[in-house]
Amino acid sequence: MAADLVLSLNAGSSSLKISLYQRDPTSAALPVALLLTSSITSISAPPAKFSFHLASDHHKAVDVPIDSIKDHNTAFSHFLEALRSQASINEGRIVYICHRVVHGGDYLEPVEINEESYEHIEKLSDLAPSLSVIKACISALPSAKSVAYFDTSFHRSIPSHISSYAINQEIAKKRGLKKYGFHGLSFCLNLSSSDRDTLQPPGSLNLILLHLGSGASACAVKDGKSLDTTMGLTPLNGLPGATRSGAIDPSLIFHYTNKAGRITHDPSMAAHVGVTMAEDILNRKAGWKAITGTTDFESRPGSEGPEPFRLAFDLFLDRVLHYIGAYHLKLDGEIDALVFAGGIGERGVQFRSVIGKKVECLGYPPVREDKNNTASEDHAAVVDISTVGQEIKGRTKRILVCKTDEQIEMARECVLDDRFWNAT
Ligand SMILES: Nc1ncnc2c1ncn2[C@@H]1O[C@H](COP(=O)(O)OP(=O)(O)O)[C@@H](O)[C@H]1O
Ligand SMILES: CC(=O)OP(=O)(O)O
Ligand SMILES: [Mg+2]
Repeated sequence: MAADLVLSLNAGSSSLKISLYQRDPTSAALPVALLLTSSITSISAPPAKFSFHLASDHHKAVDVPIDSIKDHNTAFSHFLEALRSQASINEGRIVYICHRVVHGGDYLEPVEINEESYEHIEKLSDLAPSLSVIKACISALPSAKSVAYFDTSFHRSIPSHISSYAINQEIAKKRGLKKYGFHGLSFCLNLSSSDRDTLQPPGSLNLILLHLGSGASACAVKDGKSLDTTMGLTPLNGLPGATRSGAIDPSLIFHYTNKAGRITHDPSMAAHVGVTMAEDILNRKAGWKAITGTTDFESRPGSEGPEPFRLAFDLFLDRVLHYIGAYHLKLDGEIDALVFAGGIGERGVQFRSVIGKKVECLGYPPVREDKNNTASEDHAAVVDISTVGQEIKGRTKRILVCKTDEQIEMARECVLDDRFWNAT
């Protein structure tokens, strides 16, 4: 029996996205062949929607609402049941399981999960849903090796004057208090997709990347490397999200509740979790959920809609524009593309249209509304939704929509990693 399958798991704020691949060492461009995908979305806005789709099936994947999926753990159990009943795959062939881990601290490379690395990751990931999925995976598929891929690794290139906070530097160094940045696997894929669409060599690409999902962040890429990003020490900073406040005046929390510093006793949190009530409020009880009552951006009628949906739409728009403006300046206006990705970035037609109109003053060509309307149905990994722009200093600005797929990014890295395959 060939041990040639790679399972990739991406536990996001509101979703669990899973893909199974067969290693194909003969193809350098795409050394993995997709066998199946499964996605569980709206975990934080029940009922969760489940889909399970074999790559050989040419029908569209169908989302089915499932009441019994309450969290990432039950989402994974549901996937395993479907894998066992709907796909005739010998689980013994799964040799590696790739896990997207949001916080990698100072890990710069993917790391095989063993007792020591798990303990380290656990300390860094108080608010991340991936830990429960890693545990469930190890117990359900004990013969496979688990590898952690970190969202933070992509941002190692951020210069220290940008990643440092203006606090006591001795304490900052001792406790690792700096900007780490997240969504790196998504940004990395957006970068390679954009490099195919623009005419720049990857090492000279300048981009503003917008990953707008339940968790949202932006990244300025200079010469193919992360220069700055909006999330910080934790994913809380920067843009607001489904349940996160994004950047606020840090003193706000002391006015919001006088219990902000207490360790929470929320039963939905694992006992070992050491988060303060302040972190819980700002990460899990803020954002769209707090403003509109739903984490679902899709159900929101947009800027013309009634309050409080209008407030949420306009507030998000304001914050996204804020960072586009800042990054435009940091990149000296020399930008190849503004890239939309993530659930809202890929499917929020009105949101893209409004941003498109605002950035025209920065030299972006107008959005082509016909392309904008159909971008999410397009099967291409990247869709250019702008009209042809003018070349300035060797760069032509574009507005792109990229289908983000952190699972394939991890699987690709996994099969190309000599450390893993030489040993098997
Ligand atoms: N058609 C749509 N228009 C706007 N937002 C959408 C649409 N479809 C999904 N979304 C939003 O995308 C978000 C989920 O994005 P996603 O990137 O999948 O999340 P996660 O952070 O869990 O990975 C949700 O807020 C959802 O409401
Ligand atoms: C870091 C983070 O918020 O991830 P996601 O957007 O997938 O929830
Ligand atoms: Mg995500």
